[in-house]
Amino acid sequence: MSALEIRGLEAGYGRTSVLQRLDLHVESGVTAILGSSGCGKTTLLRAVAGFVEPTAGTIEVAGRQVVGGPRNVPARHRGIGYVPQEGALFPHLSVARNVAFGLPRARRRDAATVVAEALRLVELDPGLAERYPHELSGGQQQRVALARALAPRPALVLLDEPFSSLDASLREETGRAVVRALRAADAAAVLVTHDQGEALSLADQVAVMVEGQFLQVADPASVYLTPADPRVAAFIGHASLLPGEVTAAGRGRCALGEVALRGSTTPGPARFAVRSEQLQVRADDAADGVPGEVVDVSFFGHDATIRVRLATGEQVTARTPADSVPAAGDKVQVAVVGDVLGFAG
Ligand SMILES: Nc1ncnc2c1ncn2[C@@H]1O[C@H](COP(=O)(O)OP(=O)(O)OP(=O)(O)O)[C@@H](O)[C@H]1O
Repeated sequence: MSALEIRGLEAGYGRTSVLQRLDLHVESGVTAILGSSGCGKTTLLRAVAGFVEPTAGTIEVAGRQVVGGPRNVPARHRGIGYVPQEGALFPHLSVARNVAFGLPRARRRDAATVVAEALRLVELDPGLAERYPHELSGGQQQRVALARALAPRPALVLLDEPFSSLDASLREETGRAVVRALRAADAAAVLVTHDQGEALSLADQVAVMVEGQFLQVADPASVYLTPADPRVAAFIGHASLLPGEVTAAGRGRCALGEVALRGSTTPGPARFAVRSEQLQVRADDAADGVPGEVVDVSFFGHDATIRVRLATGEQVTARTPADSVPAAGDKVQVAVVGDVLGFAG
């Protein structure tokens, strides 16, 4: 029995349609919904949770139809845990009372045991149970929010950008702890994020959403290595998309010169996706590649991304080690390392 089955789901607000006939199958584990701001990720979670009424389609949670039957099942009876953005703990309740909040009446008698078990699952010190949310760090608050969602033992947990307010290192650590807790609780999860690193590192399945539709639903390695659509490549791999032409099997030509190809090899017009780490930028005139001019540089410490305008006017983004970063306005040579992904059309 799958944890979540969505078929032909449509939903929106008034006359604005947001979700466009979505299908999604979540057998178990963590599925990340990855997409840019406004594409419909939160609307999808809200439709599954029961806070947005879909206009078409069906939703089954743990084998039970909750949308599309004679009557939609109300949110509180769907058996779903929900972790909203920034946790949304009740500020006037202690950690223990926050965690026990959603328990059905019958289980409230052993609330202390349930709270202790939920805190153990999310790897929080039981000593924190009597604290109030403002006495916790951001990462601890997120774990309490997950403990609250897990306490009624849902088959499915929905997490809406749960780590967005945390700083980078805490984000990674909290993300891993949350996934461990979900696995220990044997709960499937749908995690909404716009951060591809988070999606690729935490999820078993990644669903890439653009304008209310899934362009690809697959395991993280497939989404990264064999994107089904140029927009998936651009979004996931920070790839630059360039128009070009397939000249022969495995060979193509574009603003970066002659390139070796993977993917579409039918001669004719094509689009090429070149990942930022595939581009080498050198300030040396005699270096291999095509000429360009540096537009801007973002320095990240371990490396930097460099936007370069090529002689043809097209722009590409390269990632370069921190010790060889040119400056905006520098004339450079840009070369491609390895195969470029080709898409027909
Ligand atoms: N209550 C609402 N009424 C009308 N339109 C809405 C409402 N909520 C969201 N929208 C619109 O629906 C679209 C999808 O919004 P949604 O919040 O699902 O996107 P998202 O992918 O979760 O974005 P973000 O990453 O910024 O949270 C957007 O165009 C948004 O403006």
